[in-house]
Amino acid sequence: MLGSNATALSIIIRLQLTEDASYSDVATAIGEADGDIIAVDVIHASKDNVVRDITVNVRNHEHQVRVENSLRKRNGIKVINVSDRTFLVHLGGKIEVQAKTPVKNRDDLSRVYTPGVARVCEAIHEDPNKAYQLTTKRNTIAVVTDGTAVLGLGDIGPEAAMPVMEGKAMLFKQFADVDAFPICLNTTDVDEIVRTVRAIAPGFGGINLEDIAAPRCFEIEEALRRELDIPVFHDDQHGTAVVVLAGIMNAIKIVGKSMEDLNVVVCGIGAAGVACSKMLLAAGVKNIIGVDRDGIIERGRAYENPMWAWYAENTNPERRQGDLTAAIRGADVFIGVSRPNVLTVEHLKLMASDPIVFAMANPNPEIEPVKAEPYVRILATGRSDYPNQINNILSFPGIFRGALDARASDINEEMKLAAACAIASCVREEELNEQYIIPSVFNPEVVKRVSKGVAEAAVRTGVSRREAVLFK
Ligand SMILES: NC(=O)c1ccc[n+]([C@@H]2O[C@H](COP(=O)([O-])OP(=O)(O)OC[C@H]3O[C@@H](n4cnc5c(N)ncnc54)[C@H](O)[C@@H]3O)[C@@H](O)[C@H]2O)c1
Ligand SMILES: O=C(O)C[C@H](O)C(=O)O
Ligand SMILES: [Mg+2]
Repeated sequence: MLGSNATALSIIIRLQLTEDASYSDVATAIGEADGDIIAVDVIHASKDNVVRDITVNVRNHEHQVRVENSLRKRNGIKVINVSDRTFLVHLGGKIEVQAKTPVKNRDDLSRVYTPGVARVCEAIHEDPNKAYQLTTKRNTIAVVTDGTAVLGLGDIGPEAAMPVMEGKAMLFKQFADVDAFPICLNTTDVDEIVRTVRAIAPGFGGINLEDIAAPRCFEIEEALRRELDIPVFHDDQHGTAVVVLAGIMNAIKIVGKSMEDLNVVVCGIGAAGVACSKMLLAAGVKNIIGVDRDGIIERGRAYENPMWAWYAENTNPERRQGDLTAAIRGADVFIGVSRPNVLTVEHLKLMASDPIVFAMANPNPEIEPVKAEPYVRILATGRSDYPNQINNILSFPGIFRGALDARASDINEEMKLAAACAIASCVREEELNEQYIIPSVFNPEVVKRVSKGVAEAAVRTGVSRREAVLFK
């Protein structure tokens, strides 16, 4: 099994050396800690102090700390900063805006800008639909967050959410050629978020809501879907649910079970948990038990959270009560969209034969894969360093590609179902096995099939405003 600890890290250590220390002290300190120096740069030099960047290969984070400590112990050496390659790729952010045509002279200038641009503005003023032909609207979406449920890190605020939103924008571009802008809002007020997104909507062909905590995410999405004529899609709900359904479709082929007979436990009844449950119910699953931090969502109990009230009426037909242990007894499938380390080996031992476990909390799953593996038939996580990556990255690029191609006004249930079937179909029957239930995110068929399925479903269900898409 792969593990991130096995990966060598290349770190850059910025040091300040006073006259008490020389480069050879640095080399010795790093050598004593078994670090491997790859490159040395001088950043600043004066008579009594030199600043150098030393690039060092280390085995893992613990080894990195050992190298740092060895340097810190030496007289005359001050460690100013340590960056690893992950931090380095984030320097200055991960995306930029590029012009499609150069502006080389006054003639160019008068076309792309004033006075030429004015005629284009007037044309759009006369017919606002022309924004789709004459601006970036047709290929551009906003990735909007309030930073309240960033990965499994929780409410870390809008600035800290930026790296994830930039990452989503990168993936939209690379995988589906969709231009996406990260928009991180400094408010968690439902009405203010709705007002703000409504106000910026004219420039966008779609809105991808991201990492907004439940239950506010449900209200925000519902209001925006009602009010806007462009698709609004909460990725953590539907992007995840689509990939989970695709994974379950393929997993049950391996274990020979049917949707109707599955006993499913969903852990974490937030954005992702509710959407996964709804999609599985729509696909024919009858017995789902939801568990959140206070235990099972009980049928018939009154909940203040309107989504939990809905959940209590539509799941848990056996009326189970108690904690995860009570829920998981006899379960065929565990779907984790909660927090790290909530699932134990003892829980796994209570499951039915051939357990299917999707432990999808990011960045650390509900159970460490190496612990779970001996006790499950099929294991999937949200991470890219293990087999079976169940991550919404498999769905959101293709879903928006298809929706934009169809100039859809919405992303509806049929479009999501088409996306799930398209993802599942990328693994051929003869390829299917326990370690391969879901295609790689790098499989080019995924976006192709998902976008086609989604665009066709948009036309079929009457939400497309561009039927020619079918003849592409
Ligand atoms: N792999 C993927 O594609 C993917 C997609 C979406 C979300 N996720 C992960 O799923 C998790 C939840 O995301 P979300 O957007 O639904 O967040 P959310 O904040 O809307 O929901 C999280 C839910 O988990 C519950 N929870 C917390 N601790 C728990 C515990 N010990 N036991 C049971 N429930 C507990 C919370 O009360 C909340 O209801 C995060 O870790 C996120 O990274 C993964
Ligand atoms: O960002 C991811 O990797 C998946 C998902 O959107 C999450 O919030 O965890
Ligand atoms: Mg997310």
